[in-house]
Amino acid sequence: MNWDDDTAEAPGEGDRIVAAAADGEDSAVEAALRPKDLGEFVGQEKVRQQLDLVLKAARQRGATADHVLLSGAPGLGKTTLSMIIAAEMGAPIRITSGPAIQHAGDLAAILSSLQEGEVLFLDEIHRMSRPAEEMLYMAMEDFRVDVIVGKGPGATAIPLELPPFTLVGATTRAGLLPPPLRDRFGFTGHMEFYAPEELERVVHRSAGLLDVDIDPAGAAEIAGRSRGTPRIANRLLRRVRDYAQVKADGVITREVAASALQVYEVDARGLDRLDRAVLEALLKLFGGGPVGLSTLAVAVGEERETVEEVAEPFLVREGLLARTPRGRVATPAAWAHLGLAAPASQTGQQGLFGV
Ligand SMILES: Nc1ncnc2c1ncn2[C@@H]1O[C@H](COP(=O)(O)OP(=O)(O)OP(=O)(O)O)[C@@H](O)[C@H]1O
Repeated sequence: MNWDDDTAEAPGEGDRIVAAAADGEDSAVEAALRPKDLGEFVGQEKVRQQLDLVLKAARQRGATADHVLLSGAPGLGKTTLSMIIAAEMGAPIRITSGPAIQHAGDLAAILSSLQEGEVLFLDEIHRMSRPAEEMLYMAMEDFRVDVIVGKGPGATAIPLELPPFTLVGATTRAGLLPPPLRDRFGFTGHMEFYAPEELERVVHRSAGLLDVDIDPAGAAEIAGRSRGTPRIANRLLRRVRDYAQVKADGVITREVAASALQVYEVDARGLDRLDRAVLEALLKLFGGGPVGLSTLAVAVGEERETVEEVAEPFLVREGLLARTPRGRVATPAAWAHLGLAAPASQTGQQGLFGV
């Protein structure tokens, strides 16, 4: 399991400063940092333009917007975008999640209390129970549900009309959804990881809202270490702000940001202590691999799952580690990142990368 298979937190993920999932502190601060309209929403040009058209067209027709499916890794702005959809449509929003809806009755209760035009945000939609999912098909298509009353042969279905509403579903991977559910969305937007320049804009914007003094080089330094994810950029900014306040004169420059993030063990590329431990073991103990996952996990003193689900996805995405049929292999970029010279035998393993 990794972020794109499921969103349940992996062991060891929760306390990391570079975790993409929200922690308690994030939840409290995020409300203040969320962009309120599409104009303020940084990056994701394609999704933003397409969504802008969908919403404008619905508004011109005086209709409720089509159902929207948003897919992408945690922390890229799916919840934020759902709130923007509601704001742009001038509609209220109700927020719930797949794991919270275990029975069809839970969903019926929510659907039957929606107002006309309301936006229903269903996070982690792929984790809803099967009966609830089937009820949702009919609700999305016909704005109707059948509420089953009673059990066994005496059970009867009572049809219930619903007001038109817009469902915004969020998932870490659209491919996890059954096709009948996927097909009922009028618009699907895939959220990409953010480019460093985009994250710089996110950092500048958040610094303004938090009343933090930051120069462009300081923002670039934080952005470069944020793993393509606005939630991480905002979290690193808060930690750097603390450091700037206590150790410097409160202004975030490149030097202040770099020193602060060194304290938190986040390196220039966004790797943390665990990521680096995995890479160092792979390079220094096993000559760059190939080495089996279990052996690598023992070498770094972590659970197999922690290495596989917490450290590896980002290392693979960054092109530092490859998963091959023979085991884990370091890429030439991994040697370069740790400032080590790749042994001659490594050059012969080039063909393994990307297998
Ligand atoms: N495009 C953006 N521009 C500015 N800030 C953003 C953007 N996207 C996300 N953020 C900020 O990042 C934080 C996380 O965003 P959000 O909660 O919407 O992510 P998410 O994809 O719903 O994550 P999860 O899947 O974990 O719920 C928020 O504080 C939000 O302000």
